[in-house]
Amino acid sequence: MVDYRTQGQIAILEVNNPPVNALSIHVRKGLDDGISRAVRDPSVKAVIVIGKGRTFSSGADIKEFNKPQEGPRLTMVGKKLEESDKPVVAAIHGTCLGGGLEIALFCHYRIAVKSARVGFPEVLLGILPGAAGTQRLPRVTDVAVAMEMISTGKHVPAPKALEYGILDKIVQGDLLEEAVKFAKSVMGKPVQPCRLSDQPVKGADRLVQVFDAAMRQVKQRQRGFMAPVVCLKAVRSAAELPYNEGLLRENTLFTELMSSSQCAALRYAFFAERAAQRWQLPSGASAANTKPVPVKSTGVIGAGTMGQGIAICLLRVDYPVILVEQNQKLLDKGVEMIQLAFKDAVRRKLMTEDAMRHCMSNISPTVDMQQLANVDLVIEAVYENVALKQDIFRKLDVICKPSAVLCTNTSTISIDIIASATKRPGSVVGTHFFAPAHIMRLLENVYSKDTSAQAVATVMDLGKKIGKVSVLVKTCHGFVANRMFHHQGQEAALMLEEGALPEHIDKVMEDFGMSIGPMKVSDLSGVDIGWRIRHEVAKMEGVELTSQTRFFRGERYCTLPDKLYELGRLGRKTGKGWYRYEKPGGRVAMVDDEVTNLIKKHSAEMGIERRGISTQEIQERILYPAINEGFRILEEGVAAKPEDIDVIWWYGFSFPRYMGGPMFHASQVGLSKVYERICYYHQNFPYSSHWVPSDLLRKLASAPSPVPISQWMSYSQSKL
Ligand SMILES: CC/C=C\C/C=C/C(=O)SCCNC(=O)CCNC(=O)[C@H](O)C(C)(C)COP(=O)(O)OP(=O)(O)OC[C@H]1O[C@@H](n2cnc3c(N)ncnc32)[C@H](O)[C@@H]1OP(=O)(O)O
Repeated sequence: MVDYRTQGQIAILEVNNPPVNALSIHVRKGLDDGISRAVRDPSVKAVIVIGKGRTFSSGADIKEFNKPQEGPRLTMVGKKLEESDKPVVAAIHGTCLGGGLEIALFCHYRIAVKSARVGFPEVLLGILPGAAGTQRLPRVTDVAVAMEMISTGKHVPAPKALEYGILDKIVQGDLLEEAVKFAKSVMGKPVQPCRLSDQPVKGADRLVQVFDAAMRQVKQRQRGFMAPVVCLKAVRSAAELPYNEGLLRENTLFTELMSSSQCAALRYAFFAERAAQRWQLPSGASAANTKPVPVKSTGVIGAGTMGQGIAICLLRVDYPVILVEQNQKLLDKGVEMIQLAFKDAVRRKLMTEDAMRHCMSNISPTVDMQQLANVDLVIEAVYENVALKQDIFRKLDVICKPSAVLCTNTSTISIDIIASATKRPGSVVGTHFFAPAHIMRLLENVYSKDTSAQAVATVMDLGKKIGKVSVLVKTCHGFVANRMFHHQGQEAALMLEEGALPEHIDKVMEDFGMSIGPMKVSDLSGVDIGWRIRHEVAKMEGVELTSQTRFFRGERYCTLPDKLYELGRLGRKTGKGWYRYEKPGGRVAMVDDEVTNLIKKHSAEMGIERRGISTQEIQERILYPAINEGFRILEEGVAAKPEDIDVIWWYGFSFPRYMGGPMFHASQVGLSKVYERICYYHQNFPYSSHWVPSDLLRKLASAPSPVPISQWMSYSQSKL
């Protein structure tokens, strides 16, 4: 785990714990033994700590977090490194994160290659750098920088870290050779000035202003999230207390965070996100055994909002894009909007002018679909209409080369239906982007009964390349995201006609932790989207939805969203939806009397006596139908595991990661309690099928003892 060797008068401690040199018990032990041996050996005059493989160290081993601490603690190992009278040099490449950076800060010197990154991402796991990081970072760099780094978890590139004083030197060429040269240059020099524990905190005279400003920012940007607040308090204590007392304070705060439910949720999230990448099809084909089709050229059909966003995603990572629209006017508009989005990115310094020009030169706009003949992958992004999409896929089947992967950005229509328009259903796959497509991180990839493993591998790989978090699901109407979200929308509308107002529902859900409430989400995505989907489904079933409709498909139906649509209140884009906005496309949601009156009038017309709806009821009626649907989705194999559903909710709907996602939240509340409340609502609202409790939920809720979320699927199979 730590290889010890000497090169002349230098001892080299090489951490060797693939894949990312996590500081597991054997690594801590190896470092502890290594430094003792180097100190004891009179022939050794300097020590180098370096990482083998792709990285210096990714920090403490997160898998050990739930277990009792064994072996030497990181702070004890660090103390030994610092107390050595022989200079200790950390030689950094790859990432130097968390406990890894703490080890480096215990060393007397830090050198790195230019591509290295350092950081304290602990906050993203709901904890703080608890091996003296909060006490030592503000002793090597300004306290404001330390507060920013520790409370955001951002990685800092080596050149910036050099500027901050975290690194002593950036080296070129072979890292070990450079480290040896560096160690020789400091050999024999006193190490005392390099022991951070003896240094004062930098910028301590500005502590109060810096702390107040950082705290304001954290509370505004990360509402409800404990760890950043506690991180700031810990760094503050570095400036207020002597080093050893600061360490004790850090330890107290660390222990508090480590035992919190937010930390448990974030640890779960860390592994869930990685597990989602390990996709597997029922055939057994998987990420591990399937190669993607090489993609060099792409096509996007539809230059509307979604098509523009998708094209931007592809252009940003250097894919040439053939952008197809049905007429020149729409095409020109689409290209203009793409250009505007890039200009905005330049203005916000997210890209250079040159990069923008390069991206724009990679678009080939056309109204001729035949131009797609040679693309490797095409994404259809026209509006949600079965006949239109089938028509496009029929044409693609004729036009595209046999190896092309044919993707559809449908958000609800079953991929089986779209693929059936082609003679190559194996090449057809869903790539469901979330609006705005160039900003939202989620890519819900959807396989049909015929989709080939290679097509799946290709879109999962594409997701990674364009910087998305991809989750693979099986086709059905609405897939995972919209199928679950749909019930929230339905239940929210029903609560509106019973007595709630949009701002009440949003406030409750925002207080719960959602970054924006469901009514604001509806305004953001567009009131017309839901309208189109509902009416498309009704049309397919030969039903006409009118303002008098009270039941649809045997279910209680609320016409309020349709009434909003008919008023042209389509959401943010029209400056009016469930709220009023300062302008079309505006962001500031204001309560609108017109909506309040519309809702009250609607209740009266329906003969419903409005009542006060409690916070608990709003929360449960928004969350539990989605959770119940999540269990059905698992039952049907639409999602392979609960973790996949939760990943979809963080990245698709900004569900607070520190609450773990709806399925994790259910596991925390207790499945028997969730089940009991769903049964209660089912009794009270018998005409809403989303309250019919899922079988899987019932089974898990009646288990003799709570089944951990990681075992839900195996437990349910064992009970079949
Ligand atoms: C007792 C505590 C005392 C002191 C406080 C110190 C606390 C800490 O140090 S907490 C840990 C802080 N570090 C992190 O949060 C870093 C987490 N890792 C990452 O951000 C990334 O993994 C990476 C940037 C280091 C590499 O990214 P990438 O190249 O994309 O690889 P993966 O993310 O897929 O990771 C590969 C593989 O390694 C596992 N892994 C990564 N980091 C850790 C870790 N710190 N502990 C345990 N395992 C880790 C990751 O799960 C992947 O494994 P699988 O392929 O099996 O999923």
